[in-house]
Amino acid sequence: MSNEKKQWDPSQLRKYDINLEQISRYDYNDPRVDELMSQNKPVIIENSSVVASAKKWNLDYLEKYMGNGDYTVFLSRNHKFKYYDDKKVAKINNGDVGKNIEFTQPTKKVDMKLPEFLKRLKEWKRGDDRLYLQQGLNNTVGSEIVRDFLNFDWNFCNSKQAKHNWGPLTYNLLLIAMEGNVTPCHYDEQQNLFAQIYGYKRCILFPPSQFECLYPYPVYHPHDRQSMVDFDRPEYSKFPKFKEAKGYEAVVGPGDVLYIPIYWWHHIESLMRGGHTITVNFWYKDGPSSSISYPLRDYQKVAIMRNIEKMLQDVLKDPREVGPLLRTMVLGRFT
Ligand SMILES: CCC[C@@H](CC(=O)O)C(=O)C(=O)O
Ligand SMILES: [Zn+2]
Repeated sequence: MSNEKKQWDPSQLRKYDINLEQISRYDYNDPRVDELMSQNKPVIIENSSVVASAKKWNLDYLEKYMGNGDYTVFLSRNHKFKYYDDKKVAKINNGDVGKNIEFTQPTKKVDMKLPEFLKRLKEWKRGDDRLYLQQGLNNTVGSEIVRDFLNFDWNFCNSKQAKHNWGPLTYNLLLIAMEGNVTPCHYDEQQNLFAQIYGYKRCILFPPSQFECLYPYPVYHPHDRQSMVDFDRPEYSKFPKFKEAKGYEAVVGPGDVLYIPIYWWHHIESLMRGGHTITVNFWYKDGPSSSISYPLRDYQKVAIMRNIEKMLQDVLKDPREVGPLLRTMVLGRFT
């Protein structure tokens, strides 16, 4: 660490028993950034101006200029904010996926005006629901925020999108988290430039090839794409290969941009005792693959497994029949 004051302390990181190595950090114009991105590998891009115009985004500024829109806020009884797909919850509730399949939502999704969110954040005390604002940036925000948004370094983002053959930008999500909040390990089917604006977040990533160590929920499940392993209390009897997981980690701070490649697993936590954090992410669809080359890449195999699961779920209807059919198909036959 250079002689500048260290901004965080390892005691602020949650303790996990996972084999981790550091994610590389390079200056935004270092050619190694594109080298890693072209191999679908994560990298921290330093000193870019991607969100430089948002450096002034503190809570007072946001309260003043974010407008009067309703924002999506998740409430959790603990530090985890595990994502669930509302559409898949509905399918379970109207019996589309077999009989008596239970699902309890781990968090509550509410609409909140920003002043109310900020008030609850400031007045939070132990025992209260934790809060996490996760809102797509849209035209309900005030003109100052629009101006700051337009002043993001879009040339940089567009150049990465073009150079690495990404599809269109789908979302910029504004994330305002309480200290200690955790988004548990999951993967997304989009490329992601994860731009940290305020505070520090610890990111733990695993390549798509570690699919068998991270035990994702079945595709029909509302927690599709999320790992079934609770990093705080891993059940090694149920998930023995989690012991073999080998990940990459980094702590991102203001101005850092972490490239999270499509299909890469990531667990993200706002440092404990580090105050609130503010992030804007840039999600891009993947681009059309010009030509298929063999052997297939690890993330392509994940996409194939997802399609097989979806097809089997559609024809078998009851998810409890998918496992036995796959076991019959494989055991003893494909060694
Ligand atoms: C809604 C999830 C946001 C983020 C996780 C986090 O910063 O807590 C993430 O997973 C992503 O950007 O893909
Ligand atoms: Zn994600």
